[in-house]
Amino acid sequence: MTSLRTVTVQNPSISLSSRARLPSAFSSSTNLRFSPAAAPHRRLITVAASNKSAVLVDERPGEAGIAASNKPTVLVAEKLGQAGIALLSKLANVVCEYNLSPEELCAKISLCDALIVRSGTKVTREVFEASKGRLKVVGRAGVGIDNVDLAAATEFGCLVVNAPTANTVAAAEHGIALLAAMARNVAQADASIKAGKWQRNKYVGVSLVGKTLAVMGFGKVGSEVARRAKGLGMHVVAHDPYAPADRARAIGVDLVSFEEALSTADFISLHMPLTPATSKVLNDETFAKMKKGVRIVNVARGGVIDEEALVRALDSGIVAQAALDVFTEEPPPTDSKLVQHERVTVTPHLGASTVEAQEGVAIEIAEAVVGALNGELAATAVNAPMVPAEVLTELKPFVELAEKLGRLAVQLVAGGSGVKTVKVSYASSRAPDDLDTRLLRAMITKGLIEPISSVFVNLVNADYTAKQRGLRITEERIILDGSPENPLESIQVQIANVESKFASALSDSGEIKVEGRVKDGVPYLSKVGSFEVDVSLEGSIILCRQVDQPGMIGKVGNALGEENVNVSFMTVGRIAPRKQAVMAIGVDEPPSKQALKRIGDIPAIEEFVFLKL
Ligand SMILES: NC(=O)C1=CN([C@@H]2O[C@H](COP(=O)(O)OP(=O)(O)OC[C@H]3O[C@@H](n4cnc5c(N)ncnc54)[C@H](O)[C@@H]3O)[C@@H](O)[C@H]2O)C=CC1
Ligand SMILES: O=C(O)C(=O)COP(=O)(O)O
Repeated sequence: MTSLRTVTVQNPSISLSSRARLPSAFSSSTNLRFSPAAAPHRRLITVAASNKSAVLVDERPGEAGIAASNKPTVLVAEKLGQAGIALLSKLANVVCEYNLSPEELCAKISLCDALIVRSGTKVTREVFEASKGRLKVVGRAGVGIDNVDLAAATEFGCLVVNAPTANTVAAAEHGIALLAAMARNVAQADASIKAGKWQRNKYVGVSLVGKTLAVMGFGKVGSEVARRAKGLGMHVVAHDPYAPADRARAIGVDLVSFEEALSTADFISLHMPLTPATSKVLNDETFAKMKKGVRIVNVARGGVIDEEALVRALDSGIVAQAALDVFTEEPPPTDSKLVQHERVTVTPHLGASTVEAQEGVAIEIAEAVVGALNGELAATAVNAPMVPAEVLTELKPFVELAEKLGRLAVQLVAGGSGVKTVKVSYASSRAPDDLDTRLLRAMITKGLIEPISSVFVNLVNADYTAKQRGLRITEERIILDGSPENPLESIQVQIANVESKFASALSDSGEIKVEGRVKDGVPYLSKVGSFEVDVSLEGSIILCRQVDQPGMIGKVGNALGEENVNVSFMTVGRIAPRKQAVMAIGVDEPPSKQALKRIGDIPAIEEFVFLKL
């Protein structure tokens, strides 16, 4: 006997901008694909029947430089290493066009399935709008994604991937290069000697050994900078609200508060991303808390410093020197006081610009973009929940079931609209934290929304789209005793506060209720309202409520047969013999109005509904 326990999860929230990383075991072998749906050039994450890649079909007319072909088109808008171009070319029509104006980019983007940029291209909301839904993936060939409008990408269901690892060392080495060059006035002395001078007294520097370096942002680059600075004999502290203490301990770095970092540092090196929280984090107020004569290195983003405040801090002597690779506006204005300042050393955003890093980044981003175009969930996705490959493989049939249950449930709503409150119950023997339902929820959302609207829904935009439409989906876990081998026994979708066009789909408490399970890898409908059924979820379904009596199957079968509708299966679920029953009939093609009328005319049929899967 199966015993039931219930755990309710209200308002599940996942951050679509979560940057959680997949375990390295994430492989590209998943069968979850972007497949055609709302429009031929559109792909949704769904389950492909085979492993064949779901390549994109460009059915639009060509434009100069972007030829129409049946390969996906990838626009490479900034210089990318040759190895990356070669990888992309195996799958796609690759168009390299650099230095496009925002208008030119918008003009071309509706012909592109993917766009690859570095930090020099702003991928704005206008770009996503101009793509008219065709752009499915933006690849950022580097780490910082502050030049991509992630909210707009998510709204448009466009996946954003980056290349987070290949330029780490290059950026760290550049940070160390700037640190040493600044301390010893290398750039200024070089310019002076080239101007015919020999100023040995003017360019006396300061030593690094024994000085305190505060690393702000102890992520990949920050920790590599810290490691190298330790090697130079510096005392290194780090500030990072999210960094694990054991990582810092392993390198011999003290994690300290923001205030402590500012007040103790002789040198400050910035390595946090540019976000609303880090924007202008160094400003008049924070400069005032620093040790007089502090030296600052910025290889992160110009926007984390209030540049006007930095000029004031340099002039007042709080900041002795600064070395900057990045600027709020790139390139900075030629008359920028900061750039022209005698005690400021500058480079034109060269942190990632080594031969090695650029080859690595090109391969990393090309692999991510090719994977995304093939419909795989990218390991470096920035705006989609991460689901490891092994979980995807296991959930695959349930993903299909989830979408179909959503589709069935919404088609049972009278008028189709007004769906606001949906409860999903997952019955499983697994522990609650051993079942990742985000993908299932996204697919139920897709099933609920797509049949009644023109929007398309995928894993990227499912939660956003539900929220926009005021659709509240709560999830409930029903924990079964038994073997946790199968991830799920059943999924139940209930829609509350609506009328149904098929009254038998209502549960005793008045919600539309459908339940399904997976048998031999195939999704089945197992319950409608209070009626048990057993219907493979393929093709389309007619549900009829009838008075249980001999001959009904024959009558309905005849009506359909005479209208040339091929029946794939029929099952009957009944409350008791000769009482009410629900017959589920699978049909290969949609029946004509005439065929449906003939079913309705059978006297014992009390109600019926045709549902497309
Ligand atoms: N100049 C260049 O060419 C390059 C610049 N970068 C910049 O460096 C940044 C860091 O790159 P990675 O280390 O690879 O990224 P990462 O994601 O590994 O590390 C960023 C770290 O900053 C921390 N952080 C977030 N908010 C913070 C805050 N308010 N205060 C302190 N720390 C905070 C995070 O917890 C994380 O540990 C990138 O976002 C990018 O903007 C990266 C590569 C090259
Ligand atoms: O990876 C990053 O965040 C960088 O800043 C590197 O930028 P880039 O690709 O060299 O324009």
